[in-house]
Amino acid sequence: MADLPIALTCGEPAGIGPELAETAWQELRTDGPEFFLIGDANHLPGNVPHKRIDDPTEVADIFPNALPVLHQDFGAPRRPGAPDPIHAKGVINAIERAVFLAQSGQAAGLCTLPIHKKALKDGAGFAFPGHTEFLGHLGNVDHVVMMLASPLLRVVPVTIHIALSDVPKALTPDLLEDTIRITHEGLKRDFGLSAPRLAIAGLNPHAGEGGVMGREDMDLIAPVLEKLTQEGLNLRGPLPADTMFHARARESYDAAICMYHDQALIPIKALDFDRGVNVTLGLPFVRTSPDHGTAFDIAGKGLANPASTLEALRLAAKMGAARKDA
Ligand SMILES: NC(=O)c1ccc[n+]([C@@H]2O[C@H](COP(=O)([O-])OP(=O)(O)OC[C@H]3O[C@@H](n4cnc5c(N)ncnc54)[C@H](O)[C@@H]3O)[C@@H](O)[C@H]2O)c1
Ligand SMILES: N[C@H](C(=O)O)[C@H](O)COP(=O)(O)O
Repeated sequence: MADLPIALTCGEPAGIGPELAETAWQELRTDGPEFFLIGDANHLPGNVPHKRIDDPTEVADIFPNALPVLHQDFGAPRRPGAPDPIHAKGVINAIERAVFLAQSGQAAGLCTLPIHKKALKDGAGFAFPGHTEFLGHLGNVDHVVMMLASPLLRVVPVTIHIALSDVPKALTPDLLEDTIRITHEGLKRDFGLSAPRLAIAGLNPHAGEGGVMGREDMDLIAPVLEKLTQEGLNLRGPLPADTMFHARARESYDAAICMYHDQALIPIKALDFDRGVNVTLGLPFVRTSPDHGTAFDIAGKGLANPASTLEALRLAAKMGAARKDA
């Protein structure tokens, strides 16, 4: 059976999503992976041929010649750089439809173009801080894990979209343990690593330096690592975060588990912004995304680099194929 196409959700219409859908199709039309956009063809800049579809089964015939579009209504035109809360329901609905298509075996998985969380909250009372948490809800999963992956580095934030001041109290042994287990399983299942090596960052400067600069490293992180190491997981830490991302250090692990959003995302976006892919681990379906946001400052100007979106589509196809064969 031929591989199923990937559902690409349009994300925030005022951002660079629509133009990325077009450039991604131009790049992939001959060699794939095949995908279809869930969005409004009227929001496309109009530089490439596109064709409306009713069903993902039509994608294979259309893809070499036109970008297939499964229509999503947004109720208003797009103004690049100016998010409109009126689009919020359409943005959310596109994600819900992609999940349905992946879960019902009509799509290999989903690749999501960036959303603007505030517009979704203002326009539709969106109660989730990002795709990751929303997809966990749609997939009926209590705990999902955000991983950003590039050929140079993989990182996982244990706490995700919360204020920095809330991190210490959100960081619990259970959360850390679950995150490590889900990451370990995800690297085996989706990245083909039979015995993943994980490096775990401390929370505090110098990983607390023996309690002189904070105690979470020794009181909370170390005991969890000890327990999981005894079970046979290959873990190292808590490590001082400032010295675990240089080139030689990165050779010693397959993924870095970090305690908060920016501890994880700054190193990967600094090292490899163009090739980073955001993957959600622990879901019953495949989800990837480019690592960047809506880039309102360049939306509609033809400046958006499609590399991360291309990597995200390729990784979704690879993960979908691996899960099909498992
Ligand atoms: N997956 C997602 O849905 C996702 C991911 C990250 C950020 N966001 C959202 O995006 C919005 C803007 O976030 P931000 O400004 O922090 O980050 P951003 O990634 O949108 O932009 C940061 C800088 O990088 C540039 N840039 C981003 N993508 C680019 C590309 N493909 N090609 C060329 N230049 C690119 C932008 O022009 C900007 O100068 C926020 O609402 C944020 O929540 C969404
Ligand atoms: N935290 C992500 C980043 O900064 O790249 C981003 O906000 C995307 O998160 P979701 O995939 O949960 O929307």
